[in-house]
Amino acid sequence: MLENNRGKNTADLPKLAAPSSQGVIVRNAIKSYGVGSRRSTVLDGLDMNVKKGTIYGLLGASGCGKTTLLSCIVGRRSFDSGQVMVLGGPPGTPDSGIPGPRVGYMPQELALYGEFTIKETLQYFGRIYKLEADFVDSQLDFLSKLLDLPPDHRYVKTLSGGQQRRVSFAVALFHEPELLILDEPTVGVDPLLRRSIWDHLVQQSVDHGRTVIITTHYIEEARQADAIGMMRSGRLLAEESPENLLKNYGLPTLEEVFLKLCMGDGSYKVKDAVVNAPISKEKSYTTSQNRLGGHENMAFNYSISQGTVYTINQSSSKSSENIIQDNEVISRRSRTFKMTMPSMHRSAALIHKNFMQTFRNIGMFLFVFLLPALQATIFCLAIGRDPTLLKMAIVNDELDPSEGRICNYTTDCSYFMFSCRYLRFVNNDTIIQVPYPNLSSAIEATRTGEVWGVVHFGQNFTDEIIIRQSDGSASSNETVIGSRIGVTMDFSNQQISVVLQRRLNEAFEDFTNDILRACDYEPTAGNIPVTFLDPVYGKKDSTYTEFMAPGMILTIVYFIAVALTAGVFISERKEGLLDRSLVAGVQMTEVLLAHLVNQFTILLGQTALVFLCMLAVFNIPCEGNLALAVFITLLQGLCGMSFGFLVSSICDSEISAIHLALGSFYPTLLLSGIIWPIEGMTSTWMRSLSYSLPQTYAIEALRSVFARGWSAELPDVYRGILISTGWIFIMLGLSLIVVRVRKHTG
Ligand SMILES: Nc1ncnc2c1ncn2[C@@H]1O[C@H](COP(=O)(O)OP(=O)(O)OP(=O)(O)O)[C@@H](O)[C@H]1O
Repeated sequence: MLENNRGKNTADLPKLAAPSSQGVIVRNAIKSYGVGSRRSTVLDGLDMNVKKGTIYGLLGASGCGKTTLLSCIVGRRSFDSGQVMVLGGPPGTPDSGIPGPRVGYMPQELALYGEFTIKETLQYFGRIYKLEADFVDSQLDFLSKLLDLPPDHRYVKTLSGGQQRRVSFAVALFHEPELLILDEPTVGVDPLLRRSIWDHLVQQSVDHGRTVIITTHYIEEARQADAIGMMRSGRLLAEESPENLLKNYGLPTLEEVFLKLCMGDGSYKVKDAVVNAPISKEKSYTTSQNRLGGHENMAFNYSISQGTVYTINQSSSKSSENIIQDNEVISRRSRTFKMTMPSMHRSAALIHKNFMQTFRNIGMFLFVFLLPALQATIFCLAIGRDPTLLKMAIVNDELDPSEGRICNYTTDCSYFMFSCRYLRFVNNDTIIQVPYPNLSSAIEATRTGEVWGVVHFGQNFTDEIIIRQSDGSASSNETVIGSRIGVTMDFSNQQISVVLQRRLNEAFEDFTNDILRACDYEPTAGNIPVTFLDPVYGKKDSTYTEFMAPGMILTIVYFIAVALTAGVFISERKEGLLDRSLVAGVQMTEVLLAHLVNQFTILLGQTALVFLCMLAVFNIPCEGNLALAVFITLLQGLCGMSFGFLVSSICDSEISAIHLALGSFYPTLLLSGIIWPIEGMTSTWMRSLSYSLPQTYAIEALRSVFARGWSAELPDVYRGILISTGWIFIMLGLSLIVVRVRKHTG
């Protein structure tokens, strides 16, 4: 019976087994995967007893839930309900020391980093466990011989499947843990080696009192185990020593015993099968406690940090045994949510590993490192410059066809061939003038895309301009039409037409200034009265490149950071390295911290190159404090990293991470005011949406530093800094929550 003796003194309770003498005990474990109609129960009220210092063989058909059970024992997953005690405490509590160095875990998947050598792999885990380098080296020598490992300079990715599994096995063994949890360690291993592995395990349990839980498909090799749990459909059909199993069933092999148990499951009750009489399904297995030196009515009690004390009495019925109150299950779960301070040595080990990973593939590293500067260069070269060499048809009816349409003009104060004098000021870099004999052929050329438009002068253009000037507001419509420079354009390309309009207007202003100056008038007297004086901030002729530059810098840095981090958890999870590291005692906060340090170091270099490129090479002006601009950019880089972490914690595959990261790219680009001012968004909700994005305020802040030279005391700037910082914490926090929730939902 399990009693909740919360608040009682443990000394008052009978102690039949001290917590430290316990190996692993599982009670009424229930675990399901999926939701709704897809929900399937994998562990169905499973009980398990593993005595300390013994080998426990967990046998069962593929898919019966062995791996699930082991992952709950090592604390990587949680049962939906039920209890587990490992080395005297529930996993995840200081009592059990699990996850941590007390356990050696060999998962079914490789769970090693392919780019590491065998030696580097062991050294990595050595650093995690804070082991002396000499000890790691001596263990490597010993295990290399025991497991017949290839030379330790070989990369894991170049090893055969069997060799990789042996390295994985060595990683589980080398720090000499109290509890070894081995998920099919002998797969792909030849019989001789399999035998020496088993001999080693027996020696570990007999000589050193180590506890081993091992799953295997080679049922007969489990004969060397002290106890065997035969598992089917999420329950143990039998839990007994191999000798007793063979004796009780009167069969020569464990395989046959297992077959018989399976065939009898549901129709025969296992215990009855043993004693040849039917019993109830709930108690359809025998326990091995007697053989393992335990007590038939074994009870164990343990205290948890909050002072709750339980007593479990195994002789009681399962239903009473599992009266562990929901609130206790919840309290245990909440304990695993507890944040602890990152450890220095584990963080250092992870940072070391990340840097090794980063620099191992130097070609790829250089590409990623230089990519932001490359993008910045492409941006500066491709965006924001005025289009050049645009063809415009010129139809000048002022020219005399009989004189070969030669365009002569004067530069003095003479009223002669104004059309030609005007065309002199049309910028040749922007506009290529293509003479056409008449308006209709020029318009046809515009229609067919040969030219962007037509500039037309009437036959009496100069005369009509003079009349218009002298008549002023009394000018006739005929004079107005005759004195105009008629421009018929292809307006289909907004940017090109804006440039053409601007250039043609500027040319007219230059033309009038020129004549007025030649005639000793005030040159600007002919300009329109609206006059733009010296700007408070910025330049009158600032380019679109300069407008976009702050947004581009932040976008480049933000998204390169997203790209760098969006896959980190996924690849670590895929390789299984993350799981293995977590079982070794690494915490998610440490994993996150190590990646942050790693990526942030790279980000520092990338940001420096982007600024160098934009400011020094392409002369984008930065009026404000450069350090402040760099600081805002780095914050956005961190923001991108945090978003990347969130993506990689949410997604299961690289493909879905890419979809999510790419999916966020355009909305961010379009809504954050990078390409177009937010003031151009007419709807209020659109603006609110824009300001709710992580980049919008930061871009405004950087633009203010760049163009206005503002400092961090001004709201536009400090708002950007504060909001970026807030986003970093929100996204990092969410990543940790998602990782932990995923762990609990399996
Ligand atoms: N994350 C998951 N989500 C949904 N179903 C899962 C998940 N992990 C395992 N399962 C399912 O749970 C069942 C038990 O899986 P588990 O890996 O525990 O079996 P196993 O006994 O270790 O099998 P094997 O011997 O083949 O490794 C299987 O049907 C499996 O498909």
